[in-house]
Amino acid sequence: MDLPNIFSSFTLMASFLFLFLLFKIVTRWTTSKTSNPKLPPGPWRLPFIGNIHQIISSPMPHHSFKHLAQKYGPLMYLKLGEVPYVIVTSQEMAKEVMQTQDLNFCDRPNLMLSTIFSYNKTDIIFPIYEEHWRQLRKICVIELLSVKRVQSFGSIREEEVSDLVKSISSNEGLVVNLTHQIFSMTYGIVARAAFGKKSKHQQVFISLSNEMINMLGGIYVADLYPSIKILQSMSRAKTKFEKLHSEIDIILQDIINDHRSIHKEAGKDEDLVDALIKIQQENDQSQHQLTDDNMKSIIQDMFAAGTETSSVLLLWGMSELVKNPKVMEKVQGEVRKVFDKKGSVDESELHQLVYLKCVIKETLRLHPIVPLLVPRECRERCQINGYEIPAKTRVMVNAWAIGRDPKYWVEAESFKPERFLNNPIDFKGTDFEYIPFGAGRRMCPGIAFASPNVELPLAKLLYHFDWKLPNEMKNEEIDMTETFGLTVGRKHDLCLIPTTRRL
Ligand code: HEM
Repeated sequence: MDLPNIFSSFTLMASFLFLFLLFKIVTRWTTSKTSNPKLPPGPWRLPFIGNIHQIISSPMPHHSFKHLAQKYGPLMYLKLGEVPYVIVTSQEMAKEVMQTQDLNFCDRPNLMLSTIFSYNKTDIIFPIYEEHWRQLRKICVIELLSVKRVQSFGSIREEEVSDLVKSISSNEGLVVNLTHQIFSMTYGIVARAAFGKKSKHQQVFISLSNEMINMLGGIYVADLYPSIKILQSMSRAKTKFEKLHSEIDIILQDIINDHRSIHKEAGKDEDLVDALIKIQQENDQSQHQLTDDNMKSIIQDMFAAGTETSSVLLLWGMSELVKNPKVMEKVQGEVRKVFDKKGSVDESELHQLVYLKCVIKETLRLHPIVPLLVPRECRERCQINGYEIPAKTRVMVNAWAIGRDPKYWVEAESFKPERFLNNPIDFKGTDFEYIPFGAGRRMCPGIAFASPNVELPLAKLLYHFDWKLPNEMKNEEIDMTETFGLTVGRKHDLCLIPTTRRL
């Protein structure tokens, strides 16, 4: 096509788009004048963009939402593009959405990239609440993430964490990039738990998976204007994501085929792919047969939900400990006291590390890795606190703001693990002022899997080494800037200098 042609088709397309948008604005304006439900309070909206301009005033949406909620209250109505949102910012409202009316709020919205990622919403994280999802979630909870299964991966964790310690020891006195080291360890654990022996595709799989996870954390214009279908077809992110997805699909299918061709003794060294193949064979006549696409989507979920979360939590934990040397000293004292007799840290005595568990809980309070939880969608029109919530409204629960609310927490902004000592409050989804794993039917099923992946490496890092910041920096100068994505982690890599204290 020559230049004048391109120009005239572009002008035609732009005029068409303009007229279409004008039509949309006018029809929306008139319908909103006629129907007048009592929506929750919220800031004034601009035509077409709604409240987008107020949200992008900070790079962290959970900060913008907290700021707005201080003015408009714990149940706040926003419009991002053409999509209605309700933002929940109190224990009481969170309980209403995730317990009292959980069934009405347990769908997930239809988003451009998550639909591709989840094999058209047939995984566990992204589908709406229906029978197929219930069956997959049951498999996930009972067969893949049970305490027994997690225990069976004990030797994998021991090996991967010992490799981490060895690698750090060999850099004694030098600056170590803990971000790289910890991410690589967690990926190693999840990859071996999923695929068993090191797969020939492991490194490629990890790098593709990482890229997809980063893209999943983005906000895309097409998701804010779902009625303008052309935005999806024009999206470069979609094209790129489809390519990544098809590459990862080939690798996963190859891994499944490989596993099918090897006959292992029942139960021996069973990894997650073996477990899924077994379930598929046992249920091949059932109405809810597990397809290969289902298996691939479940494995992808384990990577998306299980790697970055644990790594980011460990990194925030180490950052807070460096920033708070008294807490560091106390927790190191506990770990060394428990394991000095043995001379090394293993999983058998982790239950004795009461203070270390409080350190992890406090880290999750200040840094709930998924601060707005995973978005939900309201199935049917309903009422909360006398306000009307229209069907299809997307709901975000600001777990980060609730966890820092001085109404529920003394010295809410300070890192004080002691607050969890002899305190029954827990992250099991019943204390709504503390919900880093969510609550209700869509609550995270991965707590048992995540716990040893965080406790063991943290205990080992604290047992073997003392830590300081490079360049003579003072502890309180540690950079704690966040970056927003699928999870909220440190913006800059955590670089520390280790000194070996126990070999
Ligand atoms: C520190 C670690 C982790 C944190 C903070 C975390 C947090 C969360 C949160 C906040 C949700 C959304 C809950 C809601 O919507 O109410 C979630 C969902 C989920 N998590 Fe985790 N998670 C962690 C580790 C894991 C691990 C290790 C796995 C599996 C290997 C996992 C698997 C899942 C799955 C499958 C879902 C979707 C559940 C559903 O929609 O039904 N998570 N997680």
